[in-house]
Amino acid sequence: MDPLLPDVPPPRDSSAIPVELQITPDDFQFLRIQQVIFRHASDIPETPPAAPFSRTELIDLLAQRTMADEGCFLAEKDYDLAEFKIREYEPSTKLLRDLEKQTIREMKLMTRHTDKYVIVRTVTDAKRLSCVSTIVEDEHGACTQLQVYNLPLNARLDEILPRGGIILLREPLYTLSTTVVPSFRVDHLSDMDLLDNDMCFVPDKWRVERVVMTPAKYKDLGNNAMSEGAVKKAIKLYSDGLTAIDQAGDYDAVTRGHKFSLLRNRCLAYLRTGFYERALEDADSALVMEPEDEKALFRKSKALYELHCYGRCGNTLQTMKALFPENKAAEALYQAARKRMFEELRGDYDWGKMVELAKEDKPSPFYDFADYTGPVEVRESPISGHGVFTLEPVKAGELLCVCKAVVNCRGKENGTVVWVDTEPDKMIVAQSVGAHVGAALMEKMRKDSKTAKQVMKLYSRAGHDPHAALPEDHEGKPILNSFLVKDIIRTNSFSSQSYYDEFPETYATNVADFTAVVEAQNNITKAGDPNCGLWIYSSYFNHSCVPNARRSILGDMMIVRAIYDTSANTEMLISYTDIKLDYKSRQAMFANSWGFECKCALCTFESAISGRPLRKRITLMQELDLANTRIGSSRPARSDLVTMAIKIQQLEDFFTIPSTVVPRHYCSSQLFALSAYLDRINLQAQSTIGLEKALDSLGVRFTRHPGNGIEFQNRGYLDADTVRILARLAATDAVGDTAIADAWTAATRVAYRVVCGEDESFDRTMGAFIRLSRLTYLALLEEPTS
Ligand SMILES: C[S@@+](CC[C@H](N)C(=O)[O-])C[C@H]1O[C@@H](n2cnc3c(N)ncnc32)[C@H](O)[C@@H]1O
Repeated sequence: MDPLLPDVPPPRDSSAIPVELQITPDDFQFLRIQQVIFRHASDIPETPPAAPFSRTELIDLLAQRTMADEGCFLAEKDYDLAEFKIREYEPSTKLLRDLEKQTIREMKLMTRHTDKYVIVRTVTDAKRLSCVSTIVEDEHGACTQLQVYNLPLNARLDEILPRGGIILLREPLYTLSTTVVPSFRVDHLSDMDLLDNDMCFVPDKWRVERVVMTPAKYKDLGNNAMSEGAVKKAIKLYSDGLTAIDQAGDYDAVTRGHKFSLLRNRCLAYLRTGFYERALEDADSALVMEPEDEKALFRKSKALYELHCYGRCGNTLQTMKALFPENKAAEALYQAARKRMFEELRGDYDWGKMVELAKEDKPSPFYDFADYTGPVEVRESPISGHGVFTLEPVKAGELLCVCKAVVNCRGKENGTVVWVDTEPDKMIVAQSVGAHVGAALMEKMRKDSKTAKQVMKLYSRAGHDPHAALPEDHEGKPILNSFLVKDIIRTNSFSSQSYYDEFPETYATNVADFTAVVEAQNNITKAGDPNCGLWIYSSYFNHSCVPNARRSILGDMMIVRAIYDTSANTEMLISYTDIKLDYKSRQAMFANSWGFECKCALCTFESAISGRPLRKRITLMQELDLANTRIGSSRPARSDLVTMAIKIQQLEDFFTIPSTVVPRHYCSSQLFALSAYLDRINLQAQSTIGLEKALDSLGVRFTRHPGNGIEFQNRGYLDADTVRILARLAATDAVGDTAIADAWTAATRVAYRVVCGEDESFDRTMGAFIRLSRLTYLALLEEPTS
């Protein structure tokens, strides 16, 4: 997960990578207990302690427990979640009839009770700390704790674990909690069911008589529940009504009418809870009975829209518009579906709107945009597993894909997590963002089987079979292995900010000294918590430190564009990390977080430099960094600049590969700085040469045609540095030759599009900055030199 301390703003688009923590001696003691619990199971008695906690003690312990007790305060920082690595286990997939009933007294500690089930009743309200805990009893009065992991933050605990609720636990894991209380531990939510208290296998002493009601009564009670916002309860009542009708067999016209209403109303309830596939099924069943019903048609369209089936949604709405031309909601949804189809088919987005939403840091539902896949497809990759390949030649800046996040947790929903891996001889304690992404994703997957299947096809370090069929529970919901889903997230998630201002200097009013402007941007605090999310299509891109594609984030949307003009059948590679990090740091990150060694052209080149040449290279870089610090905002001496130029050239000489193949980012940034210093001492012609050389280091090759613009033989590597260099040339090069200035501006726009994901904002940001810089530059040229 993310390499960020919680109080450090994240670099844009950094993938989620954990950072190891320095823990205090107290923390260490706490973690030793976990080590005993999770790894040295043989040290723990097999049965609960001789004097197990009484019901009152269990209730008191839970009431008093804090987040810190559960490990959420480590290394003097508070976390939203503590995850202790435990031995992974599979979710139960067996039928209940194949399992044997057991009681709490029969439970063995540190044991998964395969082929068994228990039925318990909660005796307290559920409490959420690092996980959700409650105290339960069995029919014989024995008490213990129940801990449920991976419940999403928005879960209604009073509906999932209500006080007095009867719970069935399949193949339960009985273990010690992090606070050393004997507990049932549920990691896979399908291992736990809340039972109706009139079900046949509820213990006699808890079972109540089934109350048989009329379909009309079920419907009325369901409608009441809906109006009180108890949607889950409403779904249950509508479903019971439908079951009662089906069990009664033949029905008359009145009952038929009730069946229709129950289906149509349950469809609405499913829409409200995000079970869109089920909503669609109910709408379709209702429409078989009444093909021209206005509400059923609209609900079907809504379900199709939410399932991103925009074509079918549009068709249903066309039928509806013909039947009910006055229905304004249908017209609005039809127009929205049309827009989504254009986005899906042509990549035709309202980028301005996307930028505005992202700047306002709107939550997920506001990003109502479709996915787009450009001239690329997923194929087997010679690098690793699958990758994304071009189907035809693509141009630099061309859109490869736009993906909406499956989940994208923001702020508190995202949260920081401390990961503790208490292996016997090592203790890894790491922190990152994305505490609740796993739970949010699993909730989405349980509701939407298409998403569940797409996620399970992604790569995991566990090496699961992506083609294996996903098992389903008795309600048809997918059975998810929470450990595997979290592994998939760790390998494929990205962290970002909703909006990240790449070029804050464009808001500067004084653009005379361009190094000062560039430096000013470093002082602008990038506000906002990092987000952490999962995007399906983007997850198929493999990594390179010399990427030919780049991702950007606008709110919930991930945009990937080509960096270079690229031929057909080329694998498009993005960078998983900051490619300006040194070789060793990059490789350590790849090894720890993704489990691979990068063998791209840059890594191959850098891995070959060692010994004296490596030391010389590092010394040169350190000397150049020092020179920059010394010059700062002062007027540099010419001799200093000559020395700088020589050192940059010496660094360039290390490269045996042309910059068109491996861009020289460090050299380019030094040349950019040098050119600014030359500008500062009024050596404008030399400054322009510096900018040209800075471009050359990024692989840009061009020829000027005075009066006719610029011919680019190679557009080079396009990133934020390229944008800045091109923008400076657009403002200062070939004064009076508008064709050349316009060509530089057009090239800046392409690079800006790659970096920001869009260029609709260009004219009012970087474009305006170029125009202002040009005016300032002309004014400076006209000033008599002192
Ligand atoms: C986000 S997935 C990329 C898609 C993946 N190749 C697939 O088959 O779905 C990340 C994983 O791909 C592999 N990978 C990505 N870039 C790689 C590279 N340059 N060299 C080796 N393996 C790489 C690693 O196993 C990494 O954990």
